[in-house]
Amino acid sequence: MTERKNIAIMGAGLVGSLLSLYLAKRGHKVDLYERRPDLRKNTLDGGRSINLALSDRGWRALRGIGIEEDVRKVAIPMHGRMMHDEQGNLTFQPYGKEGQSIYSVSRSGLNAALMNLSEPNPDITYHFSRQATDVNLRTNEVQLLNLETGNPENIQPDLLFGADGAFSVVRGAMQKTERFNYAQSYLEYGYKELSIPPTAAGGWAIEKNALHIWPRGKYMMIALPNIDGSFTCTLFFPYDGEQSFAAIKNEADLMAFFTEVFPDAVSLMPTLAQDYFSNPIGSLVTVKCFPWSYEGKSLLIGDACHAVVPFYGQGMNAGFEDITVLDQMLDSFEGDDWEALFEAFERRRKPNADAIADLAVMNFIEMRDKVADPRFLLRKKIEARISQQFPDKWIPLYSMVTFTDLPYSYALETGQQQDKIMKKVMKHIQSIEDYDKPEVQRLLEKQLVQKEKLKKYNAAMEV
Ligand SMILES: Cc1cc2nc3c(=O)[nH]c(=O)nc-3n(C[C@H](O)[C@H](O)[C@H](O)COP(=O)(O)OP(=O)(O)OC[C@H]3O[C@@H](n4cnc5c(N)ncnc54)[C@H](O)[C@@H]3O)c2cc1C
Ligand SMILES: NC(=O)C1=CN([C@@H]2O[C@H](COP(=O)(O)OP(=O)(O)OC[C@H]3O[C@@H](n4cnc5c(N)ncnc54)[C@H](OP(=O)(O)O)[C@@H]3O)[C@@H](O)[C@H]2O)C=CC1
Ligand SMILES: Nc1ccccc1C(=O)C[C@H](N)C(=O)O
Repeated sequence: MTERKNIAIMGAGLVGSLLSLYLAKRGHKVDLYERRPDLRKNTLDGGRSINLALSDRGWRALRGIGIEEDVRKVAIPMHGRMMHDEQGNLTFQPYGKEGQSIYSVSRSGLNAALMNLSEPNPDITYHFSRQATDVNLRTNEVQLLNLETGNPENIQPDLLFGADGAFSVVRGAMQKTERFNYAQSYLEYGYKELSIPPTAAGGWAIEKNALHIWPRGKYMMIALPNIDGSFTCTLFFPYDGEQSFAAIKNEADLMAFFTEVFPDAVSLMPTLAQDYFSNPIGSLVTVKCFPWSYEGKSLLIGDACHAVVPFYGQGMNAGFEDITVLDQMLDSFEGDDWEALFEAFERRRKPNADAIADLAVMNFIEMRDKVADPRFLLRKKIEARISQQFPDKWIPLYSMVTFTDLPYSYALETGQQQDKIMKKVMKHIQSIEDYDKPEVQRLLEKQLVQKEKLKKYNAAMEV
């Protein structure tokens, strides 16, 4: 057991709130400082990012503090993608094998559940309406603004965790230190949240157990189900251009556009104009930085050190996995060398954070464009057959990311090798039946042997 520390976490979002439970479990005293008021007392969601897709990495972290079962009760399984074309025709693509799903959960519901878990714990204290405004990394002093009184406050914890999201103030302080690498990159797209209400009977107006996609090449809309029967839709759309946020100036423009490109959705969206003109446009940014810690006194975690665009549905899952990994490292941590611990943590996580950032950008093109292509869907079916036939040699990229805890960097690299094989295989495929052709089987066996050899070679080089 290491010495009990006074720990401050900036940001009581999903990652900060979960982290507090893990740290308190190890006997530390934890104070969380959150810019927003207590969301449990506020029924408004702020109109942004209302639900999230939770998958295996996230579930694992929730299991670690015993909240998995409670969350499952309010999580809606989405077994696959449901594509809507411009005529309203539907195509379904499963995410994985039978029984593998991603889960739609309410962001505020999950955040509140994590907060409630700490209620009986005397070692965890939430301080709401406290905005971190500046951090002195050398002394670990944090300046806060009490947004209720308008007064400044000061704290000086033993350890400081920056879980303050994509626009982190703690990271901002690190950016001013020497040799700190930082890169941010915005997409030319923004997002706007819209909604499909429950039916009059209180049910779901479209298939409940799917993630709906209206792929339109350069842009798309998606919808995730909520437990009250509604769907939260998100339009991912260019800021500028012929079809863009800038081009939709009034209700007539909006209705004409939606009726033309999302005809089956528009009839289910009675509050479309109101939602569209009152909800903000969110920006989409990737943040990469290094290091994530400063002199063993402060550490960034979650979006604060690796904000990714949302297209893989992995941002929160990756942040939760940070906690699982840190907790594993704390298992064998003795003494007081937090600097060594933080450095080992950031070295281990950084390649994986970079990989999921890149995978997320790639998945945008898949979702908005490729899923509308019958050949792409055929390729997915063929890949599922390969994985079925060679389960120990082939896990599809999407499954590695979503349904395993294999490192994201391994998934990305293996996915690239598999992509090359698939391109060769698909030259012989016109229909799913072609999978059994002898030349396809021969090609696959040859390619899989080569892939195994490459894997062994790479493993040997790493030793
Ligand atoms: C549209 C959209 C859809 C998404 N969908 C998914 C999904 O399906 N699955 C998934 O896994 N991920 C998804 N994500 C990503 C996910 O939202 C983030 O990865 C996740 O919220 C990160 O958690 P966090 O706790 O690190 O940061 P946040 O959730 O941003 O929490 C940071 C907290 O810090 C507080 N804060 C900020 N600045 C300060 C300050 N100066 N002082 C004090 N407090 C501060 C904020 O108020 C906030 O409560 C999505 C993101 C977006 C934008
Ligand atoms: N990777 C990505 O593309 C994105 C990731 N996210 C993640 O999801 C979390 C929750 O989302 P949400 O509830 O919508 O968070 P918010 O939109 O409320 O953003 C949280 C904070 O970030 C500030 N902010 C928002 N956009 C920008 C910007 N473009 N440049 C600088 N500061 C900005 C907001 O400032 P103000 O109060 O002035 O608006 C606010 O202080 C975010 O905190 C973030 O971690 C969110 C959006 C995009
Ligand atoms: N939650 C999201 C939010 C925004 C955009 C995509 C998602 C997804 O989850 C996509 C899903 N993983 C998919 O590949 O179909």
